This record gives sequence, C-alpha cells and structure tokens, in this order.
Amino acid sequence: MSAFEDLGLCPELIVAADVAGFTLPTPIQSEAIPLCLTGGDVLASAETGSGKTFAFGAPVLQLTRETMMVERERERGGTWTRGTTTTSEAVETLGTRARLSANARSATCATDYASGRTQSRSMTSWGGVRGRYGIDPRREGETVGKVMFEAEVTDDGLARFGFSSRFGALDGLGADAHSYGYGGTGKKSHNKSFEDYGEKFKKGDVVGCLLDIEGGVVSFTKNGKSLGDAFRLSEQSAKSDGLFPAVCLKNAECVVRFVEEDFKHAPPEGYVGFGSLNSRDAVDGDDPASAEARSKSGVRIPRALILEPARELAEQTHEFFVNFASEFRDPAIVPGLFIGGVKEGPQHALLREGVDIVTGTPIRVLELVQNGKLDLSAIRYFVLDEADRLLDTGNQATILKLFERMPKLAASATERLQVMLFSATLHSPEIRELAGFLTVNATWVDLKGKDAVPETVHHALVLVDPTTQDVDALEPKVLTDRAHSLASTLDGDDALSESIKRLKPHILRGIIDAHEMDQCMIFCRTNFDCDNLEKFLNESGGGKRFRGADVGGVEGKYSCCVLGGARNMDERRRNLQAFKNGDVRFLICTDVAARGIDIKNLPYVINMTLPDKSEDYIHRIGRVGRADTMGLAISIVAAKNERVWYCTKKGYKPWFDPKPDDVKLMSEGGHTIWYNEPKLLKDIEKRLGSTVAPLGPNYALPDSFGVQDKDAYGKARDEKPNEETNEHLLAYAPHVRALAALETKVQSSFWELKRKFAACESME
Ligand SMILES: Nc1ncnc2c1ncn2[C@@H]1O[C@H](COP(=O)(O)OP(=O)(O)OP(=O)(O)O)[C@@H](O)[C@H]1O
Repeated sequence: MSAFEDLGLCPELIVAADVAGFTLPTPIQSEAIPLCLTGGDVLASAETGSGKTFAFGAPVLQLTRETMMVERERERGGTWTRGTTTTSEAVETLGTRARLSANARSATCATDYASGRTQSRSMTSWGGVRGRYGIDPRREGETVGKVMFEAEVTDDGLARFGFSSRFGALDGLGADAHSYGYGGTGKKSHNKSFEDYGEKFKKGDVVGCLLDIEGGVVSFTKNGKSLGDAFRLSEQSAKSDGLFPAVCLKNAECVVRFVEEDFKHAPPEGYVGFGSLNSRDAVDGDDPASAEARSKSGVRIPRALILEPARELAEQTHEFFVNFASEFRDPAIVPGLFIGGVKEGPQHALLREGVDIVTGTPIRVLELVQNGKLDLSAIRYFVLDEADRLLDTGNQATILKLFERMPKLAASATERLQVMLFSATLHSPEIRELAGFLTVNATWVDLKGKDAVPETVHHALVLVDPTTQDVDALEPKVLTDRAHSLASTLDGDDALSESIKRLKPHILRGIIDAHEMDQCMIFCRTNFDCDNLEKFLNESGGGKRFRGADVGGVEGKYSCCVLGGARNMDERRRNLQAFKNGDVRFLICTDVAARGIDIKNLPYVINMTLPDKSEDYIHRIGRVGRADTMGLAISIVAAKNERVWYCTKKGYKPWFDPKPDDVKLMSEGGHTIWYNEPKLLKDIEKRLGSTVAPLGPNYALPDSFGVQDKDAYGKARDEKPNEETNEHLLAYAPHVRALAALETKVQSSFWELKRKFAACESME
C-alpha cells in the first residue's frame, strides 16, 4: 500500500501522483486529504510550495467522480428522483412540499419554511429567495399550464414579487434578463427596465403572481383584483429549464403561499397554486441531480468550482486538473478554465459542451453565471485557493453572490455543499469572518501556527544607502518613474529618493553577476517599474531570448520579459512560458505573480522593493524553495524614504505625463507617498519573529546559510539524516504504522457506513 493510498485516495490518483513524481504526501496533503474526503468543510494553511494544490485538487477530483458515479447508479437503478424524465415514477401533487427554497436564498434573507414567512432586514441591500419548485416552460402536452402563488406584505419596507429562472439574481428580481418583478412602488421590472404598472402595494396587501406558461404571459393581482398582463416571456425564458416563484425584499417581510387552500383570494379562472403541480410538471430547484436530468441529454453540469485570485494561477490549477483527471475514465472528468482577459466565446462553447470542474477568476465566473451560461445549481465542492488574496482583491461580494447560487443541501439532505479554503496565510480577521459565513463546523488544518518561511528558502537583504554612492557615474542610465521629473534641481529627501531609484537596478545587476544567476523572478512595485526595469536590463545586454554563452557571448545575459497586470493575457502567458522554458533568464513581475505560481526548481527571487503587505513578502519569496528544492530570495531595501506613485483614481496614470500637482504627496492633494522600506522591513521581521540577514561584501551569502556550493539553489535539499535522527525514526516507526492502520480502519468503516446508508436511502 502506498502512502497516498493510506490517505484514502483512489487508484487513479495514486497513478497520477506517481506519474507526477510524487513519492510521499507532503504534510499538508497527509492532513487535509483525509478530511476533505470525508466531506467536511476545511480551512487549510501551510507554507508556500508545500503542495496545497494536490491537497485540495485530489479530493475534488475523487469526490466529483464519486458524485457522478452515485448519480449514474441511481439512474440505472431507477431510483433517480427527478421531475420530468422517469416514467415509472408515481405522479402526485406537490402539496405542502411546494415551499421556499433552502438553497436559492440571499444571505440577508431569513425564512421560515413551514409558514412561508420570509424577511430581509438589511437597510442597504436587497435580499431574495426563490420557491423550491418551478415549472418547466419547455415541457409539452402536460395538464397544468397556468400556475400562481400569493405573497402577503406583512411589514413596511420595499418588496418585489414575480418569477425567475435559476440564473436570475436573487437580490435583483427584475433587474436582469432572467426574471420578472412587480414592486410595491407600482413598477414592473425586467432586464433593468422599470415601468409603471398596476398600483402601489404596502403592508397588509396580498399580491397574486400569475404565470401562464402556455400563453407566455406574467401577470399580477392585488387583493384579488387583476392588474392586467405585465410581461410576455422572452424567448430566453421560454427556453429555460424552469421558472420559479421569486420574492425580493429590502428591510421588509412577507408571507408566501403556494397551496390554494391557504390563499387569501381565489385564483383567477384556470390558475392553480404551485402546490397543485404534479411531480411530473414541477422542477425541483434544490435538487442538483435533477439539474443534470433536466439539462440536454448527456450534457455535463459542473460539480466543483475553484476560485483563484489571478489568471495565471487559475491556468496553473486548471492544468493540474487536466493532468490528474487524465487518469479517470468511465466516467471521464472534464475540467474547464474560465478567466478574464480572453474572449468569452470559446468559454461559452466549452460550457455548452459541458464541464465537471470549473476553475476560474471570480469576476469572469460571475459574468458567466449572470449571463446564464454557467449553471451552479449542481455544485457540490467549492474551493477558495489563496483565499486571503481573493479577499484582498475585493472579491468578497462576488464570492458571496456565487455562493448564494450554489445548493447548500443535495436532494437527499444528507450531503451538503463542501467548502474548502486554502492559503499560506489564512489568519486575518476578514478570512475568519468569511469562513464563518461560508463554512459549517470547518476543521482547521494549520500547519504553520504563525507565519514562517520554509526551511528550504534562504532570504537575505541588501541595504541601499544612496548617500554612499556616486550615482551619476553609473552606466547605463536608469529610467525612473518620473516622480521627481518636474523638479529642475533636487535636494534633501527628494534627491536621495531619486538616487535610490537610479541605484537599485545597478545593485540588481551586481547581485545577478555575483551569484551568476541564470533564472530569477524579480518583483517590482508597479507595472511602470517593471517596464523601466525591462528597458534597463535590455540595455545592459538583455533581449527577448537567452542564446547562451556558446552562441552569442554575453548576448541575452540579462534577457527578460514582464509578467504584470498591464500586459494582455496572451503576452503574460507567452512570457511566463518563455521563462519556464529557459528562453529568458529573468521574469520581471508585479505581485500578480506573487501567489501560487509554481516554477519547477526556481533558484532565485529578487525584490526590487519590499511589498507593502508583509504577507506578500512570504508569498513572493515562496516562489523558491518549493517541493524540497533550495532557493534564495534577496530584497533590495532602501535605507531612506522613496517618493513613489500611489494613485487611487481608477485609470488615472499621472506617471506618463506628470503635472506639478500630481507629484505632490497624497496628503497635499497629489498622487505620491513616501515609501518607507525600513519600516516595511520591521513589519516583515515582526511577522516572522526573526530578522532578515544582510548579504556580505560583494553580495556574499551569510555564513549562517551554511551554503558551500554556489549552485545549491534550485537543487533538492540535501537530506542525509544523521545517526541521531535515524534512531528517532526507528523508535517512532511502529507507532506511526499503528496510527496509519487505525486511520485506514476508521476510513474503511466510514465508507462502509456511507455505502449502507446510501443503499437504505435508495430502497426507501
Ligand atoms: N507529494 C509531493 N511530492 C513531491 N512534489 C510535490 C508533492 N505535492 C506537490 N508537489 C510539487 O510541489 C510544488 C508546489 O506545489 P503547489 O504549487 O501545490 O504548492 P502550494 O502549497 O500551493 O504553494 P503556494 O502557497 O505558493 O501556492 C509543485 O511543483 C508540485 O508539483
């Protein structure tokens, strides 16, 4: 039995791990994989480069496959409970089973399912909930064609009632093309168009919401009085796989009724309550399985969603899924990548063909959902990778919107949405708050305690004191960020600041030469700094390609390219690949590349400036020292303050053509700040609880690194256990084996119980 098998992984994944060259699970994999496989929510934090992608990716693959298998088995066994396709199914009316949905509900909405009372107490935002059962407008030859529900307004506040497909925004009924609403202000709304309709309604009024599927008409009543036709269903709605009752509230409350006997007013002629629908006509919006059944035959529907904070990272994780899924057959698993910065068309086509695992960046994923292209109604596994970064980049609202659209419980109610949060830094209050909201009794796997740098990463600094150098003598000249370009003469702090800018690239070159670096990621603060450094290295003997000393002498010695947010996706992809292939030696990047990017055996990282957030330091230097390979990270730190650009006005880029007011400090109405690296260094050291060692003369490594061999970086750590370690290992071995056996036993009995439970359930 391999160590991966001990974790409960299936044979396909064990083969895939073997092919990838993984011999033993890393500590985070040993801890997190069994937890993820047992179905609970997990928050996992471990060092950079410790194999977190496999720690969540392997369980996601295995669980996705299991979900697909279980559904296939249910289908074969004829116990598959779905609305429209199983002919052997007993046909009965929904009755009180027609109620509000447990899944399609905004976070701000509280709902009592028995009474149909629902309220949203936010004063600032709308919250909505849909009915659990809807009606499929595509079905033919059925008995019920006109259906309605009642909503009684039971408090002051704003209320809107109507119908929505599963793609409609819960918090914006009538604001998109997927829903139709009638509001208390006497307006009807669809696809962002609000028009006068009917009458105003308020507390005490009862609104009847009527859907005539055959005629394709939505209409409303107020206290039993018809208000006339409000909408004709759009072609898109008529082709949707279900239209559901929907309410949307802002600091308001209502009671929703679906069963005719409970109605305050008799239904207009020909209409019945949703409770009178029979199970063949009804669409169960809470049943992910039925979502698959309703989709065109054979088309896949996503089971897992993985969100990444950056496009490159999403591509990398998607690549992991493609590689590891290739071992799965019958059913095969199809991963899909959905990121911004590229055309949507091919992504739409991919979704039409069907994918099982979606990896993407939050905004693009939400756009696809809102456009009705991506259906989250069958998602069972939701992963936030680099979760803290996802929040930093302002994605919280997007994440919550996506979460709202996922079913929290599967049809059986024994299986629920599983949420997993992973990062190297997961300790912020914001993350805890988000985790508290998204997860239920989550298990923490915290392999870090406090932030630490992996043992395989050596990190050091070079302090730059501009008062000790003759900057004017340095060649080639450095293009700076123009923060001082308007002054005819510079003095005091500004003169030192300009010297720092002109000095640092030369120090970079000195470090590269001293360590004979041939592969290094160089982090800059801004995209503009990246552009300037690229020009400097090119002038120093760079170029787009390294041709090697044998063919071109020093040509390409500083060959480089840029990976930053200002470059388009194609160029970013090309440049990253060129760096990975060794076609260029230096990858100049912004913090876009600080997280997760995995470049095998990367030996060096250099920080041109320290990042302004100390956790980003940990992520940046974590690009080296991955998977037990040694790496060196060097930060070039200014001993004095540097005036740098800081522009909060979106899209405004004063550095291209600065005006006198632009270069003033922000506190004086301009767009610059004093960047205080000594202070940032202190913050980093405080976070790590240790100091960062300086390099010696000629950038020599400190003795404390114990590195004799200059080429040690980029190579596997030399692990020769000494005799003492061996003794320890031998003493512990039997206990470890006993524990492993116990864990296997526990997992086997868990699966046995789960299988029995599923068998009982399918017999019911
Ligand atoms: N069990 C293993 N044995 C050997 N190598 C592994 C193992 N698991 C993962 N790796 C390799 O380790 C490297 C780092 O893995 P990964 O990118 O998942 O790290 P991470 O923890 O997500 O890092 P970060 O926090 O920087 O995102 C990858 O090259 C991966 O292929």
